[in-house]
Amino acid sequence: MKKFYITTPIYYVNSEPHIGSAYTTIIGDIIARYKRLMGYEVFYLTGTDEHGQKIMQAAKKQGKTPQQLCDELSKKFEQLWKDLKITNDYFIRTTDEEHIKTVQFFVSKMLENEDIYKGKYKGWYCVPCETYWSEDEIEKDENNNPVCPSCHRPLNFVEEENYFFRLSKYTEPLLKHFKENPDFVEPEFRKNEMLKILEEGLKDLSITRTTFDWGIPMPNDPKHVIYVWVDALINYISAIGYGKDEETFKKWWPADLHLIGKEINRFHSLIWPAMLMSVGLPLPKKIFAHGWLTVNGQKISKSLGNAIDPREFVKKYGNDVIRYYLARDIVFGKDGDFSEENLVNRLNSDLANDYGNLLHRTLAMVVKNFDSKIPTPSSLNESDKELIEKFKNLKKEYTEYMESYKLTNALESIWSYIRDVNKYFDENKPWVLAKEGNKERLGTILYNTLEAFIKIASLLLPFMPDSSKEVFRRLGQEFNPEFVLNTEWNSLKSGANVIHEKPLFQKIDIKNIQKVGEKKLKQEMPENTIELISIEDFKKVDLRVAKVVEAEKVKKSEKLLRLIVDLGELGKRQIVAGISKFYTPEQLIGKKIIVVANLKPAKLMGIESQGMLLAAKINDNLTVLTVDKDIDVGAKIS
Ligand SMILES: Nc1ncnc2c1ncn2[C@@H]1O[C@H](COP(=O)(O)OP(=O)(O)OP(=O)(O)O)[C@@H](O)[C@H]1O
Ligand SMILES: [Zn+2]
Repeated sequence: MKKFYITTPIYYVNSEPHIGSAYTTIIGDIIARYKRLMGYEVFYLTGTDEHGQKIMQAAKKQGKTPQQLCDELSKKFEQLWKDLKITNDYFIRTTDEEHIKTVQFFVSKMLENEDIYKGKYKGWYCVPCETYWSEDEIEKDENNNPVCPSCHRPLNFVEEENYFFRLSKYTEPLLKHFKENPDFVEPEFRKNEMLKILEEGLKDLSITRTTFDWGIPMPNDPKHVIYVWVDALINYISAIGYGKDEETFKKWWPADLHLIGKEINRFHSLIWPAMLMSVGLPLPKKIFAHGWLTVNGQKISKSLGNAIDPREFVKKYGNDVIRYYLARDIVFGKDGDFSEENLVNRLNSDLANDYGNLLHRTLAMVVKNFDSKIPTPSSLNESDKELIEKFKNLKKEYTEYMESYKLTNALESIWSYIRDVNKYFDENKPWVLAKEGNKERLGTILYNTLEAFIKIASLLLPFMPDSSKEVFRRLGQEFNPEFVLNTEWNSLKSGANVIHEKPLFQKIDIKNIQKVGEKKLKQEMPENTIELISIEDFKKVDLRVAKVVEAEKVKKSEKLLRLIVDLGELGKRQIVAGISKFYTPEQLIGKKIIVVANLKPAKLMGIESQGMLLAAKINDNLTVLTVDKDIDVGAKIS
C-alpha cells in the first residue's frame, strides 16, 4: 500500500492554542484526509514542544512547575484537535519518557560520529524563538537595544560553555542535496532564502545549555541540557519508533511532508537535515513552509496578544466553514489577513449560494416529482455529456493541484465546476419539463445534477468532512467517496430515498453579526505580562516637564532626532529619540514634553542621550506625551 507520513510543528505549550496553530493543523488534516481518500495509508503526527527556557519562564510566572504547565496546556492542544475533528494518528509530547530516551540515543550517535565538541558560546539568544543569533544577525530597536531579527523581541546575552554541533561541515552536503532535489523545500522563494544562507556557509551550532535545567540531559555530561530545538526536531522520528521499533520506523521514515510556518524554516530545512546526515538517516522528502495568518498585517501570535480563539469561530460558524475559509481565502503558502467579514462572504456566496442551494433546489424537485426517490437516468444528450466530460477534467486538475499542495487552486477548480453544474441545471429548465410532464428527461437532469453533486462532495471531503458526509446521507447513499470517485458516472443508486431538510449552509447577514473578533488568550510570555510594582518602585523614576528648545535630525539615521530640552532648575539636556518617522524637528520645537530626568546617559549613534522622552506607541502610530495645561518647565510628575 502507498504510504504517506505528514507532520505539523510541535507547538510550544507556553500558552493556549490559537487560530494560527490551528491553521497548520487544519491544513495538515486536509492533506492527510486527501491522501487517505486517494488510497494511501497515512500517518499524521502533531504534538507539543515542552522543554526550554520559554516554558520554564511561563511556568514560573504562573507559580507552577514546568511539568504542571505542560500537562495542562498539552491537554488543551489535544482537546482542541479533537474538537476540530483533526485526524492525527498520534500526539507526541517531548516530555514523554520514550522521546527523552530517543533524543539521548540520537545525540549519542552524533557524539560517536564526532560531530559534537565542547566550546564557548558568546552571543545573543531569543527566548521566545529559542534561537541563537550572532552579532551580525541581530537588529536594533529605536532605543538601540538588540532585538531578534525574526520576532523583533528583546534578546538576552549568553556566555556559556556549551557543546557544539559541527553544522558547518554539512554546508556542502546540504547544497548538494538542494541541487539534486529541487523540490526539497517549497514554496520556491522560501527555498531560495535557504540557499542564500547555505551559500554564505553554516556556522557550528551550540546545542546545550547549562544555566537552567528544564530539558533533556546530555548523555555524556548531564550538567548540560540539550538545546530545545534539537530535542524538538527529533520528535519526527521518535514518534515512529526510531531506536526502538525498527520495523515501524522503516515503514514511515523518511517523512513525506513536514508542514511548518515560515519562521521555523531554517530549523527544518537546514539544521534538521544536517542532524539526520550526521547519524546517517535519509532526509524528509519535502518541507513546506506556509505563510502567516495576520490581523492588520501583523502575525497572529500568542505573545503579540492578538490571538484569536478558533473554538469561538467553530461554535458560531461550524467546523467546515472555518476549514473552507482558511484553505480558500488564505492563498496557501502566502500570508493572509484573517477576517470575519471575508469568512461570512465566503459562507454566503460560495457555500450557501453556489453549493448548498444547488442541492436544495434539486432535492426539492426530486421530492415533488419522484416521490423523494432518486430517479433513473435515460439516454444522454450533448449537455449531459459535456457535464460528464467537465468532471473528468476537474478530477484531473484537482489531483494535480492537491498533489502539489495548491489547495486554494483545487478549491477554485471545484467551484468553477459547481458553477457549471448550476448552469447545466438552469439551462435545462427542469421546472418546464416538470410542467410538461416530461419525466424521462426531467429524471435524467436531476440524476446527473445529483451525480455531479455527490462527486463534488467526495472531492470536498478533505476540506469539509462534515457536510460531505451529510450529502451522502441526504442522497440516501452509503458513505463511500472512494467508490463515487472511482466510478466514471452513474455511481448513485437510483430509487434511494432522499432527505430534503434545511439547506446545507445557512446565509448570515453580515450587518447583523456580532463579531467574534479578537479574543485575548491568556498571556504567559514574561514581556507581555503585567508585572505589579510598588509605589516606591515608581517613585524611583524622576519624571519632569521639559520644553524642546532645539531639534534636528541625526545624520545617517532614519529614526533618530537630537533634541535640546530645558528642564528648568535641572538645566538643559541633550536627548536622542527614535521618533524621526513621526515628527519633523520643527513640529517639536517649543513643545512641552515629559522626560525621564534620572536615566543613566547612553550613547546612540555616537551621540550622548541624557534622558528619555515619553511617547505612546501602538502598531505604526506614535505620539509624544505633552501636558494638558501650561505649567513651568521642571515641574515634577507624580
Ligand atoms: N499567525 C500564524 N499563522 C500561521 N501559522 C501560525 C501562526 N502562528 C503560529 N503558527 C503555527 O504555529 C507554529 C509556531 O508555533 P508556536 O507555538 O511557536 O506559536 P506562536 O503563537 O507563533 O508562538 P509565540 O507567539 O509564543 O512565539 C508556526 O510554525 C505555525 O505552524
Ligand atoms: Zn525571536
